[in-house]
Amino acid sequence: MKLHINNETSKLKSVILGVANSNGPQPKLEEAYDPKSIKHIKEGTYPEESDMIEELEEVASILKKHNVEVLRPRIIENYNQIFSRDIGFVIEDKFIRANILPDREKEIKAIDFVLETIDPDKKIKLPDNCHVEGGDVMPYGDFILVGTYRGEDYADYITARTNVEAVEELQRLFPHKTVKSFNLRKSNTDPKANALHLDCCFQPVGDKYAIIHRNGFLEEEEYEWLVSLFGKENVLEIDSQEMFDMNSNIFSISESLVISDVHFTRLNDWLRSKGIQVETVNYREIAKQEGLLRCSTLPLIRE
Ligand SMILES: NC(=O)NCCC[C@H](N)C(=O)O
Repeated sequence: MKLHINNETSKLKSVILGVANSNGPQPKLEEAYDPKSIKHIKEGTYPEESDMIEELEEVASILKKHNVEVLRPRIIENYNQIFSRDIGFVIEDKFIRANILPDREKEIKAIDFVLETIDPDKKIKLPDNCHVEGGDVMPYGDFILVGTYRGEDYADYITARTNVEAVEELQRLFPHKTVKSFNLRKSNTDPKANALHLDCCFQPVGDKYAIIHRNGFLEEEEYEWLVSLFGKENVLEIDSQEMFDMNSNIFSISESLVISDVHFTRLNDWLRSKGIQVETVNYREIAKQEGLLRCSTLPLIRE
């Protein structure tokens, strides 16, 4: 397979979509690794496997309807494999294997049948001290935008998934691109104040637009830099409730077509007003694990 990804919105040809079959029992509180899952475990509203399977199948059928090749991970018994985005990512023609949270490290084995078809020279494994997850990485033309956490207390945050070492290594691997990193707000306990990954508080859409949540960024100037990259008039600012609902985590099939949650009415109206077609799905149950549509997809080829 010849990989090709340079941005978030060019016409999608091939994608890995997560699976919820044999997702395992509800985690114990101490096993959960994001504050939104913790909230739902405590409140007795953790999602049911059958509902999540249904939600993912809706996405699969929309992708297929738009002629996208949809690959699914092999099922590992009793293991959460919904959020394919984080296990690796493609930049240009290279597959970079993520050094993911140890609780999630088995997920990569389930896409070995895809990785085997990629030229070995194009597969990169970062050094072990580089932590990175695909939700934090966004190729954007000459830029690679990367969410990180630079605090000295990095190790205290199970929600901090991409470190400065990984940012530096990405710059070494792609010297012709500018790697721009963003220090993100982290909370292990409050999902409304936790930008788990960059795609939980920001995403480019269409040919010149972006969705953004200001408070997800710890540095005002980095937030301002992003806004000026797109132009203030092209940016939809979402509030903390909308970030919690994961409005920035929709998924682009092309510059003129996205998949979004049916409940995101303000966002969907804004997208349509910009000439972007919106295919809607119900993703409320998967959203309870602090991930949405971008998180459950791993694009391999865009035009
Ligand atoms: N790209 C993403 O934001 N992925 C969501 C991952 C959610 C999962 N509960 C996690 O904490 O790893």
